[in-house]
Amino acid sequence: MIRFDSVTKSYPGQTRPALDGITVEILRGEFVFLVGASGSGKSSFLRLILKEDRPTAGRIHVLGQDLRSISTRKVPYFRRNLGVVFQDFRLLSNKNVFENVAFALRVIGKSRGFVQTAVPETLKLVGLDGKGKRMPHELSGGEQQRVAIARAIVNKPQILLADEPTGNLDPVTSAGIMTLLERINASGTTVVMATHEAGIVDQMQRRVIELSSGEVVRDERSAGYAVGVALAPTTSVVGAVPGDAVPTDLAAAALAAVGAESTDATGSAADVEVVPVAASAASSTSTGETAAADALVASVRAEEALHAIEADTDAAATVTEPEPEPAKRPAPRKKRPAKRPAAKAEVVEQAADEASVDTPMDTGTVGVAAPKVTRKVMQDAPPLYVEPEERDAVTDEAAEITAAATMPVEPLTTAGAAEAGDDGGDDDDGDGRDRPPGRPAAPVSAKSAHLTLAERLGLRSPAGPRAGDDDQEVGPVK
Ligand SMILES: Nc1ncnc2c1ncn2[C@@H]1O[C@H](COP(=O)(O)OP(=O)(O)OP(=O)(O)O)[C@@H](O)[C@H]1O
Repeated sequence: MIRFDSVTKSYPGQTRPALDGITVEILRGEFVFLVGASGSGKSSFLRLILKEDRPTAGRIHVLGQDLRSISTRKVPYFRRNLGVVFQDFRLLSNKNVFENVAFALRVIGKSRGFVQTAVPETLKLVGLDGKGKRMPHELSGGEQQRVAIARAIVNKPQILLADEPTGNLDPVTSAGIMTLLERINASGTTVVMATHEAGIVDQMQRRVIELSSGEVVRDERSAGYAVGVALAPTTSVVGAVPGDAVPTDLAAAALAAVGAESTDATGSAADVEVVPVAASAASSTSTGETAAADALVASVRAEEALHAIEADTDAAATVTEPEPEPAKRPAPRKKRPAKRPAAKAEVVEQAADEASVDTPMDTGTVGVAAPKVTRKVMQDAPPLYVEPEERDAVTDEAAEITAAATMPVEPLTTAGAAEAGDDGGDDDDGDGRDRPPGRPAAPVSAKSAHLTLAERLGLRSPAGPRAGDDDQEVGPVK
């Protein structure tokens, strides 16, 4: 699905390449975490997949296509198979939730009828049913990110790229976003997520590709953020049994926080030794040991407090915990109380604060933070995702569109737009109005200093900002 063959990316004026001879393959349906210290090359990796940038050397194949063979003109069509989510959401501040999601469809010329059906469906999927009329500033950070995710998946992309999607969110909200991403992955979308969040990676136990100075220094299945953080029994957060093994992973993450286990910067995936957590705790002679122990004690104490609150809450609410769900097609989760006690979120945040150890980052290892999101937080996050009907018209139509998009495509001419089921024209200026039949598409310039949102999302060829455009990207709105 995604293949890098000896890929090097050098930026002008930089002495070291951002990516240095990377060879890696990501298969259909995988959920992959891209981890590594700041500047290790994660965003460069994602940008290359999007064909936002060209490799200096090597070859990249995405969805069976050699990216070199895709002309600039055809890049927007290629990108329709890819959804992108950014740390700073990039919503359109002057459009409501519905219009922000609809935007992704209008830019590619979808009919009004399709938009009217697909957008509410997708908002329901991400747990924003009924919030279509809200403006971005009327939403919480987590809700804004869910709008961004809805926008990324509304056209049913085969690949979802997420660059630090939880970077601006609190632990509980982050857990909800991760549950959503996991469900999207369970429905068949390949997910590649760059992150610094050790807690999330440790809980999810998915494939981890670790970059260091532009090289892949670790590529492990069912792994944690740092070497040695392995939780053998769990492969799915969704199906996890509540309460199991929490202290162990907190211990591992706390030890990792002070570098008790480190990655050999020169090691390859083959020679990385995964040390059992207990052994690493016993054998650690790092000067950070005391700090690690403190962090561990703080984490476990917080966890005990959480259990106490959990017991109270459950007794009061008499909520039945969900049975472990099958990995492939999880059953809808049982309803939980709409509001958890405020004290709980506070304890989680306090735990994160107490567990965080102010330790200088070892440049040879991944910079690990104490767990922001624990397994408990993930489990307790309110369900955001409503399982779609087995079949429905929107899903079927979107599947056809995705299939069609993987075939060689020609740029939309008037005839092409009509063929694509458009209602008369191509909305190539992102204003929600179709381009009148016969009017040519916007000219494509080779380079543009600034990309509009449609261009960043890969929905339109780069042509530079245009006067009157209302799709300039924005950050979180608060
Ligand atoms: N457009 C650019 N021009 C010059 N250098 C760049 C450019 N983009 C990235 N770099 C450099 O390439 C290296 C890798 O950057 P990249 O953004 O891919 O890292 P990252 O792992 O995503 O970092 P972070 O976690 O901080 O986002 C860094 O040294 C960075 O300074």
